Amino acid sequence: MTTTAAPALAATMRDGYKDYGFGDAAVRALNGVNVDIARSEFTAIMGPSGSGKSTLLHTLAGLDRLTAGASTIADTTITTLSEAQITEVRRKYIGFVFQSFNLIPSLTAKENITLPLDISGTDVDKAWFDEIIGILGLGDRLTHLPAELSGGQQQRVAVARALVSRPEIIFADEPSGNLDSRSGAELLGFMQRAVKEFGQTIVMVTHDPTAASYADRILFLEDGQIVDEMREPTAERVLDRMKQMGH
Ligand SMILES: Nc1ncnc2c1ncn2[C@@H]1O[C@H](COP(=O)(O)OP(=O)(O)OP(=O)(O)O)[C@@H](O)[C@H]1O
Repeated sequence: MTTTAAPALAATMRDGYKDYGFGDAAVRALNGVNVDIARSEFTAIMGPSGSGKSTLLHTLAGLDRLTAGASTIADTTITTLSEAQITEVRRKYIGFVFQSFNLIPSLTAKENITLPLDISGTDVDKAWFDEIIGILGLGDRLTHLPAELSGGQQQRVAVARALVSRPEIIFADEPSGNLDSRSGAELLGFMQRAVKEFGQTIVMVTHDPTAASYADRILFLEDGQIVDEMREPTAERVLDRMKQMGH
């Protein structure tokens, strides 16, 4: 029997540049970014408003194209692929959690969670589904529509949907941004467990030093460049570092 070695790096970027607009209106949102995202790590991306955090997340995830440079997901260079091929890579390897939940209003919580698998015609791993639902405390909410759930519950459904297919990497943009502090802490605690206990890889953009302190590693962006990183962060150290950046 042959086994395929898992890639050591879930995602990479080499000399990434991203320009928006032309002429006088041109903005360089990424200015020569090199980054390696190790598997089974929780990485947070921080930096002042406009520093390029969302652009970095979107270009790493293949939602937006680099102007120059290259990026990979699970050893696949996505920069040279067609839109259709990038869509396929996203479907196969990536889970997304956005601030706005992006749940389908007419589907129940359970249907929302299994939607990506249903679309790709993949069977749901019942044991894994039950484990996620148990840990996220959604067992008695599965038949509810999103409108019948609290914000925190809706966001947990969005996280369950991202986890259910065991994607190579999950990209999260301010996942706790719309939640009260208790629901946010629960959600971040769960994301941390998914990394530590299940080996999930997560990359998260956040403004919040407390949210970032759940990560294993923080990348600090300033003016489209990675200017620093921190391991085993605490909220206090992150806050101090952000203050040095003028925020
Ligand atoms: N679609 C776009 N068209 C033009 N300029 C853009 C576009 N998207 C982002 N920018 C610009 O690129 C720069 C980086 O934006 P980006 O959204 O990545 O920053 P950010 O760090 O995520 O900001 P915030 O924390 O405020 O969300 C900013 O100057 C922004 O105005």
